[in-house]
Amino acid sequence: MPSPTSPPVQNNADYFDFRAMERVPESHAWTGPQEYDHPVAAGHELEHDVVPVVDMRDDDDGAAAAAAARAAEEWGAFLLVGHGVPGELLARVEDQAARLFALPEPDKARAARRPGGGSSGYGVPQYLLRYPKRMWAEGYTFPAAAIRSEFRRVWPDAGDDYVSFCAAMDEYHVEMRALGRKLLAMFFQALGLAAAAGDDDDTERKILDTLTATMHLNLYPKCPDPELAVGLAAHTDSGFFTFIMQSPVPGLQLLRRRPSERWVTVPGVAGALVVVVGDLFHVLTNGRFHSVLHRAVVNRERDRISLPYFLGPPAHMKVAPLAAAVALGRKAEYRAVTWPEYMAMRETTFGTSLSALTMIQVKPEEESEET
Ligand SMILES: C=C1C[C@]23C[C@H]1CC[C@H]2[C@@]12CCC[C@@](C)(C(=O)O1)[C@H]2[C@@H]3C(=O)O
Ligand SMILES: O=C(O)CCC(=O)C(=O)O
Ligand SMILES: [Fe+2]
Repeated sequence: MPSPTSPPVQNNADYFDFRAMERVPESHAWTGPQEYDHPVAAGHELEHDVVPVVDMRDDDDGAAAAAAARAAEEWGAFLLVGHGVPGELLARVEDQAARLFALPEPDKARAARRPGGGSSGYGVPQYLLRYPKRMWAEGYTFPAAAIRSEFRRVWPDAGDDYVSFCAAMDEYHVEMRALGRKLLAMFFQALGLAAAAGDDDDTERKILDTLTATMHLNLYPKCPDPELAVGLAAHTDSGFFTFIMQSPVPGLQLLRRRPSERWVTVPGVAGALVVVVGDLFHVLTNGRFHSVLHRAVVNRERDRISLPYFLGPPAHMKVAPLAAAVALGRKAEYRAVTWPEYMAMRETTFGTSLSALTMIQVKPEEESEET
């Protein structure tokens, strides 16, 4: 029996009607000093608050690859332009996401995440239920490889809305996966890890060839009290890297640690994609690229949509620092893990100030045993 003081039991299938709210209810009010409660950088007038922009067309002599690697080292994130994904497609995908979220509750409820049913479906990702408060967002997660079967749950009759939704998401997936492979090859090139041609037993080649995508749609409805609500609490992404398409309404913030801790808002640049480095890429590069804490804030005036496209290894693949990324005379800093193993470990750290990377860090005493 829940005690009278315990919060109402909420699970990821519970529907919350944001539109009906005239104020932020207790369940969504993040009162008191928050973790990572750092100031937000005032603007972009300071050079160190300008999010790096990488233009993929700067191709002579690996200039784009070098710029992407530098940004991944220094920021763990950057804006990507010149990526070749048509603006028309980005607009259509965003429009389709907005239509999905605008459907009546029973349609979305049919596709609700099922306890133990993996991470697909409509509703709050299970990891986020670890936080004491709910976030001001609706979400939908699905494997990029199963768009059509997933959305039959929303549109069992497979009518026109279903067809146009799936067409947009399928096209987006094709473009984004190709872009993901291209960026990964650039990262490897910049790290001096370019897979030798014809060498198909090579780890880097295997990673390129098995890159796996999970798609996620976020809607952050406009909020009557944006200071009290949180769109998405501070976290690192767990995979290799994520492309985020954000509507022109900004809301994504990156935690910068130097010269002082502060949140830097990623500007809404039309047609640009944000790249965020995840924990498993941090592992793969033995910490040379670093995963970055980021969060989403909400605003009073406008709904905001974002579409993160998560790229990582297939579920069975163990990820460990690449031999070539471990500098001479150094040790691998992290133990090998699969993506699901890592997500399960990390779940226990959500809502705490621990970084899950420390849970797979090789400690000095283990190093001596291993040799
Ligand atoms: C493929 C992914 C990536 C996941 C887990 C799984 C499905 C849902 C994704 C998110 C989406 C919301 C933030 C995050 C931190 C969360 O809790 O769920 C993401 C997480 C990750 O990047 O680890
Ligand atoms: O909404 C955003 O811009 C960020 C989304 C995000 O970080 C995520 O879903 O992992
Ligand atoms: Fe994220």
